[in-house]
Amino acid sequence: MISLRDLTVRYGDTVAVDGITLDLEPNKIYGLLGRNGSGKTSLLSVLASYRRPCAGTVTIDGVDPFENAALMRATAFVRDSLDVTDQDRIAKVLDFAGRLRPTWDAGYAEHLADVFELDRRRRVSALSRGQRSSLGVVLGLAARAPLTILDEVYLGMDAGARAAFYRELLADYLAHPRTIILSTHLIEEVAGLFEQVIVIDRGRLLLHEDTDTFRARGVAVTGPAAAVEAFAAGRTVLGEQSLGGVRQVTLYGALADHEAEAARTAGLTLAPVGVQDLFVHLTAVGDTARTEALR
Ligand SMILES: Nc1ncnc2c1ncn2[C@@H]1O[C@H](COP(=O)(O)OP(=O)(O)OP(=O)(O)O)[C@@H](O)[C@H]1O
Repeated sequence: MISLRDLTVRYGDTVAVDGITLDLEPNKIYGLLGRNGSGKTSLLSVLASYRRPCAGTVTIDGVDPFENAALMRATAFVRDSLDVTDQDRIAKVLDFAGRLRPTWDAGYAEHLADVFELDRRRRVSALSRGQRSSLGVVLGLAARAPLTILDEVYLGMDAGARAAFYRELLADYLAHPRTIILSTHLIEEVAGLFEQVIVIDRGRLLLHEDTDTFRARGVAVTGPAAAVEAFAAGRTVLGEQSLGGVRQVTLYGALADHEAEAARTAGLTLAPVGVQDLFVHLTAVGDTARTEALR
């Protein structure tokens, strides 16, 4: 179990992580969602022992991971900068990763390098943006680390490479369950992988729950304008749009069975809201009042 208690990260006057308390059960895939600058990388850096919190604690199975060699070896943190030597060839980078990590699977690393068509003779400095990201995915997945943190690893990867990444991640996770935290802005693409969703906003925890529970927070109601408005009255409306006489509102809050039945009887259509749409609504740009109300 990973436990964060009142975790705070500051850079001078900037509060990047603002007193987050969170428990992560082992062997699940977590989606960490937050708008730009919301504190995701800062939070993940502390989790991976790359940075000490300014206040609060992190423990992994009751132990502080900071400068704990065994726990650090058991954590793979892949981020934009990759933390490899640019002049090294891919073969050397993979070899080095294997020496560092007891759980490294060299055969799987070779398989992944083939999947992403990485030429082991190329130097890291010669890789394109997408190829660098693919190398990050190889390092992150072949590490088979009990705690695997992938912080926006897809940057520059084309749609085919990203699809291969999601496929490989899911297959390897099913064969070798471990705790995986994915931070991403391509939410809808990856949402199918998340078992739990963590949303942070301006450094604070907005919510942490099962993805199914999260999805049930929103419902899109479509139908004749008057009927939709009558149904939406008194509920929290996250968004609305109209086309001719047809109106659609996105409502916040799960509907009870009898409410859903009443909506259908009134000629309304109910549809789930995508994780990304819900996230966008919940963390609406410039709408501090809304996110505060949801805390
Ligand atoms: N090294 C640093 N020095 C000063 N401020 C920093 C530093 N790193 C991050 N910040 C600030 O801390 C806040 C959180 O940044 P962080 O990178 O953790 O957010 P993020 O959610 O990962 O953002 P993004 O989605 O844009 O990558 C931002 O206001 C950012 O400007």
